[in-house]
Amino acid sequence: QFGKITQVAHYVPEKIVTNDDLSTMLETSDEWISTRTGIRRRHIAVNENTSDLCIEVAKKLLEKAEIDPSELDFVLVATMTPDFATPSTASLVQGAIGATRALAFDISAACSGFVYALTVAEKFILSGSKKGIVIGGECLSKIVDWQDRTTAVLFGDGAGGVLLEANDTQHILAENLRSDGVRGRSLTAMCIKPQLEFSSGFQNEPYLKMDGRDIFDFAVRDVPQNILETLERAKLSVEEIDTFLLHQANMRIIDKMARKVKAERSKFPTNMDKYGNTSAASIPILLSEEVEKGRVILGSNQKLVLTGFGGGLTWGTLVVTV
Ligand SMILES: O=C(O)C1CCN(c2ccc(-c3cc(CO)ccc3Cl)cn2)CC1
Repeated sequence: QFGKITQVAHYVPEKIVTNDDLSTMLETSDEWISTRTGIRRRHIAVNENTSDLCIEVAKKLLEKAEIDPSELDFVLVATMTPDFATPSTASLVQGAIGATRALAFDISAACSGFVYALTVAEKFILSGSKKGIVIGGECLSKIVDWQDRTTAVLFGDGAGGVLLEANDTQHILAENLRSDGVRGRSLTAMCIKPQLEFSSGFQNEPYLKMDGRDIFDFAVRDVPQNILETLERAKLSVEEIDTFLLHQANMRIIDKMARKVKAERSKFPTNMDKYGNTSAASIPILLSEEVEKGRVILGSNQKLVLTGFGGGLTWGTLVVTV
């Protein structure tokens, strides 16, 4: 059997930080941030960690699907900001919701994490599992250097996820996941280096660091081609896709990608204005909002493209019918 998305949910922390709020603590402005990125505000966790955001999503999925947690075979969390290296954030979610039968582990693929995790999740269904949850969740605010205006203005916290269930019909029509570790150091976070000879000297670099130019150019150059290749694998034309759900990193990148794949711009919903870049959470939050707005209808057989791109470097596209 194949994996089918049967429920969606998202959760963002309550506190909203606007561009104007940031301009009181950084040499930046609402004008610069909104024109260069499309971001106007972001949600920032206060006394909540990544597992807390993911637990809220998991609870919403169980509630909306009216299923008991013991029915779940797996809990996967895509995150680059786990609460701990161990226990995994997925394991914390599994314990908190009482999914006593579920295996649980995190997937580290930065902003491609959700499409990577969805693909991995389906492997469990293809080999006999029946039901599980796949969540993208981040508290990027805990690793952002709030003195660095080139990155501090870009990121936000949040989580989104789906319930994936076994179905006799194929719903993930094509996958195309890529990685290029040669360029990996263009976006780094939570660097833990070996201690020098038994010194307690702090070798670690917790902050997210990014070569914005490198990543921007990578996104515009490599991702459109990945989308077109995946559509070929699915034997679908661009026109047959109802909605393109791309990682919400930057408005200008979305504009460029729509032009490069020659698809109508109106098929590329965006919400980075409200949430900033939430890395692995951005695609599931966007999907959940599109369902909430009735623009994506579960069970309608609509064709979606889900595309992530970012740290690793990683990038990847799934063509999915819902
Ligand atoms: O000067 C300008 O206009 C700047 C130029 C640099 N910008 C960038 C650069 C890279 C990203 C980015 C980040 C990730 C990490 O999740 C993934 C994917 C992308 Cl494309 C976002 N913004 C902001 C505006």
